[in-house]
Amino acid sequence: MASSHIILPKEEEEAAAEAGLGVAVEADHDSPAPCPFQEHAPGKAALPFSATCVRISRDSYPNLRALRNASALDLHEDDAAFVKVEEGDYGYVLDDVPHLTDYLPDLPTFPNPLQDHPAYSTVKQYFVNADDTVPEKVVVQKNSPRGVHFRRAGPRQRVYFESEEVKACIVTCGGLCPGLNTVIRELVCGLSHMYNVNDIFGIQNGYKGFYSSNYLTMTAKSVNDIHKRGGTVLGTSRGGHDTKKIVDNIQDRGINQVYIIGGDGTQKGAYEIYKEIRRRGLQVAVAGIPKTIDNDIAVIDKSFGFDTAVEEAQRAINAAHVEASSAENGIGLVKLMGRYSGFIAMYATLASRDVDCCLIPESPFYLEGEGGLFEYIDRRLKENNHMVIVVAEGAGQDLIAQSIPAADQQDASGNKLLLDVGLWLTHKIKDYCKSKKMEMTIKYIDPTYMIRAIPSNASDNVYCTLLAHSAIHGAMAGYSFTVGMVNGRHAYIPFHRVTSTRNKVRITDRMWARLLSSTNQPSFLSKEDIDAAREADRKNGENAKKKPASMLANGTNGVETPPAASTPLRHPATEVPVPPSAAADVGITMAPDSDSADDTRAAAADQPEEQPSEETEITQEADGAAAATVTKSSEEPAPGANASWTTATPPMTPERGAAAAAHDSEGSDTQSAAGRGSPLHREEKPRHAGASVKGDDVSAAKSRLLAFRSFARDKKVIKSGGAEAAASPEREGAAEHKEKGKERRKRFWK
Ligand SMILES: Nc1ncnc2c1ncn2[C@@H]1O[C@H](COP(=O)(O)OP(=O)(O)O)[C@@H](O)[C@H]1O
Ligand SMILES: O=P(O)(O)OC[C@H]1O[C@](O)(COP(=O)(O)O)[C@@H](O)[C@@H]1O
Repeated sequence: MASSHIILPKEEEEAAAEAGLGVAVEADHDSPAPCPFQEHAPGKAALPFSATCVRISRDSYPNLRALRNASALDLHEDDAAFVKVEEGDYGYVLDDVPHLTDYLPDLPTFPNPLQDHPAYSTVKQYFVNADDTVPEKVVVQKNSPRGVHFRRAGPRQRVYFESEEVKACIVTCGGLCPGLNTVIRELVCGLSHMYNVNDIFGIQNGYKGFYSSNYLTMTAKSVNDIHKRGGTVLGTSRGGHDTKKIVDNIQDRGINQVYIIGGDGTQKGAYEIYKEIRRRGLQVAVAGIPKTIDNDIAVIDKSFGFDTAVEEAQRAINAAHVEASSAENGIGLVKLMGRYSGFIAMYATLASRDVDCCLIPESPFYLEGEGGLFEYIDRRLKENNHMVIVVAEGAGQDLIAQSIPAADQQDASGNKLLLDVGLWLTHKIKDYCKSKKMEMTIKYIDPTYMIRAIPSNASDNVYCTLLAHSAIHGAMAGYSFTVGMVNGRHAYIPFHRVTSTRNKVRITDRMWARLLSSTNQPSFLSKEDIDAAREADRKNGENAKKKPASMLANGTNGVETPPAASTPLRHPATEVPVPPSAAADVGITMAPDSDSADDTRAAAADQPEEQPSEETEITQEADGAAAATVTKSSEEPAPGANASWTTATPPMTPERGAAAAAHDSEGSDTQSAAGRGSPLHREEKPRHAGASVKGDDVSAAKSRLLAFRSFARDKKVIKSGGAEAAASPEREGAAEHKEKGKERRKRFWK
């Protein structure tokens, strides 16, 4: 069975083991450290596999924020009974990964075939480690004078399925994405080569294929070459999720492992299937492999296919640049995917450096008046004679709706159908230039389906392989989960955590500031907007302290909150490229999602300890959490807990790669933004006919920016929650833990 890797400091692991909880179980052979096995706390369901939780650190907090938000979700009673969540005083979350033994306690186990695998048996210390095997039986000796005592018993290296008995099926749902075929291939080959599974079926055309099509027999041979092709050999579709019919078919056909590849809608569907399976008491593992070309699935570091998409987008941007620069007053306009989030547009822009303006759904923009897009186009054409604009398809939908009334339409899965912002913008720019009697040429390029229909590139291929293999190990171990990379580690994540929120580009983070700095485009935010937000935030922070922590996650905070993309900007905007320092000033956390650990550590070193920045406080919370667990577990170390804990080293994701590149020129980035004619102050003038009363504008901007401030609010509420909790009998030691947390933090950052 897969080894797991400890992300927590040793003491936290022990405490997590004591609590019988863990948010995510790592599952890959890259992980060098063995994991202590899980203790069966009295009265708690058995957790036969080592589980660990993800450590909160600066580089991890966006994902952890999503976890935290998800943790306060209202789960139905029957779900809640199975969800074992523990939230620490400092914001950490421990959550069980659902396991077959949660509802089938006495399942037999079988020897893990990997033990005898010629490849894996030679790398015992990494992959088939005696200490991190699946069904390690642990006996609790209650009478131990030093508290809970761990003792191993029973055989090692066992799984919950016998290879000959496994009947696995694979389905792909939702939109296409580079890498789908690679995941399918590696699931089939991994099951067959690693676990000797022979019965593998392909479900055709998405969820509806469970009950409306024949199941395809798949073998390692039949999928041998499919990773070289785009799309999915199984076919896909939107809609068609009928839980009862799907589970009826799973049951009737004796399927006991279900691999579901798809986006957040698909993972919601997977969770429904899992719950129905659990309700019926079936011995079926459900493994979700998250797919989204938009890279907006919460919790995970990045989705497969995203690298490929960004790379392919470069070709369209290059073409736009060639066209634009070969004409007099040439404009190249490229529309990229991104229904709700502009990650592809942002990364493609940052990677290209030929782009003069990037428009994404998270950053509302306007056309006319000072600081508007037309003014910027004017200026750029005068300066450079050509320009390239990248627009994410979800951007400016509110503006289009003003001129093209369209009924709210949805696709078969209930996703909002978008109006073509690229076409609309092309016409608007043409009309504007005509009205100014300005000669220009505009070329509109829409590479949407070309980008997602290609096969995955080399790095995505490897990533797909690891995801597929992690999914197989987890399913063989009896877990049901969504698999994904969290803070650079392969992890099993409870379904509900990845579906409850959606990642968004945070336009108050450093990465977006870098983009503004590199394109020098207007930010479409005025200084007044920021001042108003600062003031509103101050008040809001005070109010938030009074609110119970349970109000935290009701869709109004964290990554889920869109920065009021639906509210058109009407306030005359001064060009303010939101430099990191400004963001810090108004309490907005800067780019912890995009900075390398060194970057953030350096930032921490600059922070006086008494007045920590947002980032610093996050770490305090994290380390406080560590301290809280230290005190619980320091008396009795768990066997195997001598495994050294490792600071999660984030992989070179596109985000981090770009962050690292930008890091080299950190100072000059922001300086150049100001230095290149981006005045922080400008006299306000009404910009367009629609400009209305200043008060209205300010309050609109306020509410818009309030959304951006969610993390600060989140943190404050957590803090206040923490204060309340400290008064409660269960959490009496919170203050003490905090002190110890501080000490730990000092030690850690040393
Ligand atoms: N809330 C939901 N519950 C169950 N199934 C869902 C849910 N949302 C979407 N689905 C199903 O998941 C599949 C893919 O969803 P869709 O939103 O189109 O793509 P994606 O998974 O890429 O987000 C569809 O078959 C759809 O019916
Ligand atoms: O035209 P389709 O097939 O509905 O897909 C288009 C949509 O799917 C997306 O590619 C996103 O889908 P995923 O995030 O699920 O991959 C959007 O960017 C786009 O709006």
